[in-house]
Amino acid sequence: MSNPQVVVHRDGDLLAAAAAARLVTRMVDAQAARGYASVVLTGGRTGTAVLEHLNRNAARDAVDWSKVDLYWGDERFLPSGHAERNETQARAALLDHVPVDPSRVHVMEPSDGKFGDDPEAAAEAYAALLASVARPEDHGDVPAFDVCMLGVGEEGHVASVFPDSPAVHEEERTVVAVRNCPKPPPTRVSLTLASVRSAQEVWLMTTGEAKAAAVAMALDGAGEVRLPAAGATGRRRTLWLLDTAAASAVPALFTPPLS
Ligand SMILES: O=C(O)[C@H](O)[C@@H](O)[C@H](O)[C@H](O)COP(=O)(O)O
Repeated sequence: MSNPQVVVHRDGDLLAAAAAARLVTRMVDAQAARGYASVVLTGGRTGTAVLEHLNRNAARDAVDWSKVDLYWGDERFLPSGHAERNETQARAALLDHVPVDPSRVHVMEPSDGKFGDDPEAAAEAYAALLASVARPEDHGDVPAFDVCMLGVGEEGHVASVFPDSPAVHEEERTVVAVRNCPKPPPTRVSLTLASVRSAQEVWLMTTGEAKAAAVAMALDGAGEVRLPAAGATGRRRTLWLLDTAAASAVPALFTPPLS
C-alpha cells in the first residue's frame, strides 16, 4: 500500500489535460517495459474529460493502441449504447477514435446483454474475466493494472463503492452488483476496493469545492467504510490529481513547502 501523493492543478480543464498527458506517458512506458498497457477507466465528468483530452493530445499515437487492455472500475447497469453508460461516454471521448483491439476492451455487460437484467450475473462474469487475465506475478484474481483511474464523489465514493454500503464491506468477491445506489442510476456493477488495490498505480482525480471535504477526510486518515476513497490505494503509487478548489482543505502535510 503506497502513501498518497497530491498534485494540484489550477482548474479542472488543466487537471484533465495534465492527467491525460500523464496517462500517455504511463502507457508508453508500460508498453516499452513489457509490450502492453492495462488501464482501468472511470465514469464521471472528470474521468471522461481526461479521455477527451487524451484524444486531443499530440502524443496520443505514441501509444500502440492495439496493445492496450482497457477495463472499467464501474458501469451503470443500463442497456447497451445508453448515453449514461460509462462505456458509451468513453467510446465517444476516445475509444472510437483510436485503433484499440476490440477484444481487449473489456466492458461490463449492459442490462440488455447476455445476462439480461441480472447485475449479479454481470458482476460474476466480470470477476471471472479478471481472474482469467490475471498473471501469476499479479498474486491474485485481479490483474495488477498499470493504472486505475477513479473519480471521487462528494461523500467519498469511488467507482460505485459508497460509504457504509454492502460493496465497501465486501471481502470475497472482486466485482459486485450495486443496487439502490445514491448516485443515479441506482443499479451498477463495480470493482471492490480490494480489486482497485491490485493496481500498480491508483489515480484519484476530482475537481470543485464540493469535493474538498471528502478529499481532506480521505487524506486525513478517514477509514474506508466511511470514506471509500481512503481505501483506494495502489501497490506502488496513490496519486490524488486535484484542482485548487478540490484541494482547498488538503492537510498541510500534503501541500508543497513554500519555496
Ligand atoms: O459511474 C460513475 O458515476 C463514476 O464511476 C463515479 O464513481 C464518478 O467517478 C464519481 O461519482 C465522480 O464523478 P464526477 O467526476 O462527475 O464528479
